[in-house]
Amino acid sequence: MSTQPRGPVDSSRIPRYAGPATFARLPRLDEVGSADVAVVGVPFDSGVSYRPGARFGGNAIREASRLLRPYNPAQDASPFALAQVADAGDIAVNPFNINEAVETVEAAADELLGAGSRLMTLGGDHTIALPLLRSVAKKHGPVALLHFDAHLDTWDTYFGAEYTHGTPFRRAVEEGILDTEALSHVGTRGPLYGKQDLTDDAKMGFGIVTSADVYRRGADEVADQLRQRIGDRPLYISIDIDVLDPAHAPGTGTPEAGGMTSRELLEILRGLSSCNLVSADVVEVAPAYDHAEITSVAASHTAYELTTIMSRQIAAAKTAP
Ligand SMILES: N=C(N)NCCCC(=O)O
Ligand SMILES: [Zn+2]
Ligand SMILES: [Zn+2]
Repeated sequence: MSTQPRGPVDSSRIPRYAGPATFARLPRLDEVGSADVAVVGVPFDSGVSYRPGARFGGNAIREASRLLRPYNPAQDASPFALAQVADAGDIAVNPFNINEAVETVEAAADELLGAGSRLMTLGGDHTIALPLLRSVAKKHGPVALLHFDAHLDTWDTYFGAEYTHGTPFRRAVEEGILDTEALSHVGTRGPLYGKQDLTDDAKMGFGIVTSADVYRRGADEVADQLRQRIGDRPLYISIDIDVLDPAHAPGTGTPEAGGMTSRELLEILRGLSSCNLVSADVVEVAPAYDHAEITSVAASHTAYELTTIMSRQIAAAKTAP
């Protein structure tokens, strides 16, 4: 893009609580025409196994993101000046037909990626990671996956259903859209259905950094290890906000005690700033269970770090010889 990116509304001139919410007070996609990073909401939670409500997650994150500021000191970057980041609104998905919803998300992602954007998706439940990965793999081939979650989400089916929030990554492995040399779960914890869950997961190629590992080894060491595993592969990061402890993210559908702090999550992401992040999602924010926007603030900062990584990559690619 030859012109300067259009950035967020200036919160020192127009109060940050005024006007309709877009992510980080950025322009809408239709206001700028095209975007290097498209922030898109997926109001869908028909794939959940416990508490519903993540369909409201995207808009709660947008509301909480009013407080973000344009310079990110942790990555020494102004993400919205380095690249055009815009809010593409919501994908209108069928709440009564999961298969159709999955197809709709894939088609919408195809359109945005086809127009040259990287995606920063605000969920929605974790079901939506599958169609997003399908779309990303069409563009980049099988991608490395970094999956932050309390849960494995590699279970086979629930009630006979293939597309649920507990099964997207098994489907993705079956479909060959992931680079099985570089698959990691981070932050897992809590009871499973059986030990076989772990055996199956390892067979699919996943490495695991548990929540307790993060606590014991620290964010820097974990980020170093992940970076080495990922190398320069195209990377997709999927963040289920329940990776955070319920103290840091009470507003989610399947909370598990003993989770990471938001500081640990943000620090690990900052440690991945040199990775070729092609798209990302933040899912499972269920505002009805939230208090004082604790969860949606954490999610908005998480999406901000992810957006910063993408913007830095885009700017670096533009200036490369
Ligand atoms: N993806 C999320 N958040 N949860 C999966 C939970 C699967 C279960 O109910 O056993
Ligand atoms: Zn989860
Ligand atoms: Zn999940």
